[in-house]
Amino acid sequence: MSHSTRPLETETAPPSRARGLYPVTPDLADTGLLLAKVAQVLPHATWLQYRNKAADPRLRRVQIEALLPACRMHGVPLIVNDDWRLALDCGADGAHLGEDDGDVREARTALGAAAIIGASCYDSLERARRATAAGASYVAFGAFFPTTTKLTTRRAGVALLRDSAGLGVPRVAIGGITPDNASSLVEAGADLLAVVGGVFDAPDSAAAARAYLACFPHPNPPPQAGEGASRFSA
Ligand SMILES: Cc1ncc(COP(=O)(O)OP(=O)(O)O)c(N)n1
Ligand SMILES: Cc1nc(C(=O)O)sc1CCOP(=O)(O)O
Ligand SMILES: [Mg+2]
Repeated sequence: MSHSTRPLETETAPPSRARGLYPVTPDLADTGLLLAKVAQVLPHATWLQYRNKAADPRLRRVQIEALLPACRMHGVPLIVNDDWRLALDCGADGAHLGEDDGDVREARTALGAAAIIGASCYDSLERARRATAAGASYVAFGAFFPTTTKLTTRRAGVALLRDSAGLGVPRVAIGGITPDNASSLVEAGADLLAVVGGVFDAPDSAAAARAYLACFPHPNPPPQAGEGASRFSA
């Protein structure tokens, strides 16, 4: 049986205090394979984003409905990329919106106060301020490093993470993040690391997920009396 290695405070914490690993799914047509890969990382994930840029609307719905029970079992919120209406229809926990994906305020009104709504802010602190004011639960900056997962045109730097400390919502870093370069982002203030390839292309996705979590200082408190040490070990 696998044990959660998530930073403990995220297991019950509201989105405003979330931190840890935020895996983002790869473009897989095979729903069984997607589920098998996701199952490896859920014990280590704070949130999961369903992102499949190659799927049609029908397959997206099928895949979200397949992922939801697994996410529920692990207590991991499922956030749908691009489409807050699909998230609402499927009963997912939130939506991630980029610059072409609609209005954060409208999504908040439709999904309600408890939904996790993320906004892509690329390299822009001003965009992050506007998204937060419109009701975003978190903001995402990127791409921090070169990536082959997506054609990116903007590059974020660690100064943006430092400068955005006062926003009052978690800051997600994305783009080419590996266990080797992640520490610099966490040290600069990234609360969550959003990762596609570094997790899902790894030969052992669970081990890769643990390697990301090791970049967070004090990821878990020491074991309490009567609790197995393995629950807390990365
Ligand atoms: C956590 C997170 N950050 C950024 C993105 C990118 O969103 P967007 O710019 O809309 O690009 P696509 O992912 O839709 O290609 C994201 N999905 N998740
Ligand atoms: C989906 C996405 N958005 C980005 C942004 O900069 O907004 S970079 C990116 C791809 C992230 O994949 P990987 O972890 O494999 O680099
Ligand atoms: Mg998008």
